[in-house]
Amino acid sequence: MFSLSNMPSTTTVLSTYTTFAASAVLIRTVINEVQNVTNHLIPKGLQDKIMSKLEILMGNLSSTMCIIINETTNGYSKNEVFEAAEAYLRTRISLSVNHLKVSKVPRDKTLLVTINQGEDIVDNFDCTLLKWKLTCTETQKTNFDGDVFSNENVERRSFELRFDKKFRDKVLDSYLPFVLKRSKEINEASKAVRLHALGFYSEMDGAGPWGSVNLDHPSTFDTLAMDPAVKNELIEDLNRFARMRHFYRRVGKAWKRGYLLYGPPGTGKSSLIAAMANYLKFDVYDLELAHLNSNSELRRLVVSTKNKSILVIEDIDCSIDIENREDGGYNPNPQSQLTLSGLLNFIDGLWSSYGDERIIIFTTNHKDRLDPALLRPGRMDMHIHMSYCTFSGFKILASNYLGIKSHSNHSKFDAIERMIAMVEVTPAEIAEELMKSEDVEIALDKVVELLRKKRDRSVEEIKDVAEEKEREIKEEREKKVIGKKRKLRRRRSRQ
Ligand SMILES: Nc1ncnc2c1ncn2[C@@H]1O[C@H](COP(=O)(O)OP(=O)(O)OP(=O)(O)O)[C@@H](O)[C@H]1O
Ligand SMILES: [Mg+2]
Repeated sequence: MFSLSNMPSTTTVLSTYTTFAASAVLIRTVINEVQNVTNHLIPKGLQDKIMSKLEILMGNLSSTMCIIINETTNGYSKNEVFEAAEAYLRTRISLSVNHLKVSKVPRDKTLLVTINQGEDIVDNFDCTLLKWKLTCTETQKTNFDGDVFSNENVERRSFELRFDKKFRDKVLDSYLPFVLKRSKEINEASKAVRLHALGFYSEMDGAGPWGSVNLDHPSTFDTLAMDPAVKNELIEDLNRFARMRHFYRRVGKAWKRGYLLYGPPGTGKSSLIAAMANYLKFDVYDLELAHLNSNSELRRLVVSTKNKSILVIEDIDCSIDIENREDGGYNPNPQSQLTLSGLLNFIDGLWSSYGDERIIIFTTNHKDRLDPALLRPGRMDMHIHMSYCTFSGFKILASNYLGIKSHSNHSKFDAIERMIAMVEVTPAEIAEELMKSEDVEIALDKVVELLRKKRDRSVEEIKDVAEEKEREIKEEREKKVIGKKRKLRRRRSRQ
């Protein structure tokens, strides 16, 4: 039968595998035959009972064991064993596989080759034969959006792993841990940072609400124009975070980090998120709260994100009208609303207990509009101000766009340094001017022109404000003079 001692010859392996496969096929055929006969004679409920008993009996007689590895553990959370098997089996596809699936999404660089449903892959681990099969079933899922129930057809994928029963411990204790380890190595080697969002999907995504593409964003800490002290502090914070797995475990703290990025539009908040993702090689999950209806939907989305990832909620001040939703009159089902307390519970409760190596980032253009509860100490670990462009920020942009080394001193730099300190200009505005020409002189002239316009406008504004003030003082003085004259006239008339 299926006994492999030490190192068998290839013929032994093949014939053993044939016996093993044949016995599995035979059992299945017998069960199908019995099912055909009983179909006409016995009611469905009783039929199912007989079938399940028969399957157990036949299974007990069979020497084959089958492990089912579903794609998700509870319908939402991804099953890491399934994902590991998927990555590992991509490297085990042999010429005997007849149907493959090949795909490529627009921003991906490589083709993704996967096996098709129903295909087998045979693996050999330490002289144990293992047969993998990918199966798909369609089931109906019931959704409740707070008002109505609706049904949706969802595809559930699973791997069936078959092997001789006597190797059960070996498979569970050695083979599957080996598959998990190998898949990690495979993923690390080919790791591209991915951007996950709701609504676009590739073959790599499988089940779950998130779709993804390669992030492919060029932003790095080197190309980012921001206060050098803040930049260094942030890099140090990320390094400490990446180093501290054991520390977090020891002190019983969740291995999480939260950042609030705030500042005017075009100062590099989104670019900073891309730089952090590229630096840590963490995937980014872009969560638009405006698309969510309820706290439970938020929870469902969060549990289906992976470890080593950054969850981003942009424009937190305007993406959700949290206060209005909370106060908003009669609410027949509070669970069906996305509320501030739901969001805070998610940060403090679910978020801090679920998963590992996670970062959450909120961005806003208006920190002053945020609910104080979100800003409370301890909720976000670092508040990072992305401000208007400084001269040192300009030099980084000049180096990025024109290749002017940051230590060199171009003749136009003095004028730029003087004016940039007087105006409010964003790195995005400077970048736009620098992109207008590849010629260094022309591009720098554009920047000077922009800064001059802004400076003149702010001088005009200062002048306007001064004139307004002067007018107010003059009016005040005139009122006082008129008042005094009236008093004088009244006194004279009394005399
Ligand atoms: N600090 C910066 N360093 C380098 N480039 C920057 C910086 N800020 C802005 N840019 C350039 O301007 C573009 C827009 O910036 P970005 O989208 O990062 O700004 P933002 O702060 O996220 O704006 P918003 O508040 O509108 O979302 C970037 O793609 C980049 O080219
Ligand atoms: Mg942005």
